[in-house]
Amino acid sequence: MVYFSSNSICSGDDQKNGFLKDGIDTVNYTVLSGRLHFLKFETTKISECMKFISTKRLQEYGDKDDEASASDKNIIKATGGGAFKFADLFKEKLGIILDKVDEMSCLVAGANFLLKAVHQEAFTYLDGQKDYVQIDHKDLYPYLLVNVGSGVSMIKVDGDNEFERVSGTSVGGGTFWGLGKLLTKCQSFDELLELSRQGNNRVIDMLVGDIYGGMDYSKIGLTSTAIASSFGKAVSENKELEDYRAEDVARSLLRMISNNIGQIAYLNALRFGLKRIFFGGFFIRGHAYTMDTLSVAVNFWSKGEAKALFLRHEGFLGALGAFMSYEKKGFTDITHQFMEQNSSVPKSSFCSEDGSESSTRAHVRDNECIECRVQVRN
Ligand SMILES: Nc1ncnc2c1ncn2[C@@H]1O[C@H](COP(=O)(O)OP(=O)(O)O)[C@@H](O)[C@H]1O
Ligand SMILES: CC(C)(COP(=O)(O)O)[C@@H](O)C(=O)NCCC(=O)O
Repeated sequence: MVYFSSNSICSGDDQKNGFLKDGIDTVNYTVLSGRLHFLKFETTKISECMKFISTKRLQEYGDKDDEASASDKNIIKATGGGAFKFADLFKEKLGIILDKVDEMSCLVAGANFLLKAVHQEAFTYLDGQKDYVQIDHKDLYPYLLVNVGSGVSMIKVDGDNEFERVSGTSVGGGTFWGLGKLLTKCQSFDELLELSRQGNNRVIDMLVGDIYGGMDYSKIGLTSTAIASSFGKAVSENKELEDYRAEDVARSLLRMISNNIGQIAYLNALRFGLKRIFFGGFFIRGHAYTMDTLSVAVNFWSKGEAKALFLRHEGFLGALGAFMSYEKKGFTDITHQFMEQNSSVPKSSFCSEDGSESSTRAHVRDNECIECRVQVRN
């Protein structure tokens, strides 16, 4: 969920700054300064999401449809499968109409916005080293956006609204969570992630060295510690699932799925000559091992030609893109002005709900927000 809360209003007449794209020289506007909030709710806990909306009375600040009946007045933009699955629930419980916006369009709009407007959004992560990457707006396109949610979409992005979903795979975040649950009896994703942090994939994965007597297979560029076969050791060892540590299973599973995604992403980047691959989606969660595995996979297969990059607001691309799609209701100015306004801001400060500044960490904490200013044409 993404929502904006304004904390002050200042107005002014701006005659000539050519700020608005539609070419009107003179424009009177109101600038709202406030915060863009980012919150996540698991699908299984959609009731908590609705309770939050109701408590904050956010449904009263959606778009209004004057022609609609009283109960249908509040229109909230929504994207992804949930916009279809929960449409009736939101209408019945909160009187909200979910205005469905295409998921791929939202992912791209959200990624483009963050990469242009937010300071220290993108970063590389390899061998435990996180380095923020400054994106030159003039050199942003083209890139490959890999969104790892339940499944994986791979989108070639050529411009603000120019993109093509070029590939995908059903081996994604839901695979890690689903298989992880079955194999380790974990009851939450965070528990599974914590397990994977502590595990050793070499207990279960068959390594090149296990096959080549501890030697590298250097002729084809494989070291002895490279994985030859994920979960391959379980074939020859006379052990049952219970004989393996859940941590090691979780680690091997995470490695296998992340490696696979990294390799398919690289192959699509190669196919279109793309040098930058931005990974989004909540599967990543800023998890060091996941990011390192994706980075190693892209680096290894591209021989250093392509680069894996990550986003601080990785899981909010779709929701942010939906937020920005209020254009049909005359909110284009807010979005574009916000983008231009914000892009001129050297740095967006990240704040927690109580307004305290937070350091820019690798992953957005729940309800972390971005101080921002948006401009509304009166
Ligand atoms: N707290 C969590 N609960 C469940 N899944 C989570 C959680 N945090 C991260 N994940 C991972 O994120 C995936 C869903 O990612 P998300 O970007 O929300 O995609 P979707 O569009 O499919 O909802 C899950 O399949 C799981 O791998
Ligand atoms: C269908 C989806 C776009 C839905 O997005 P999600 O909710 O997984 O983020 C995604 O799950 C996906 O692209 N799955 C892979 C389909 C394929 O094999 O290309």
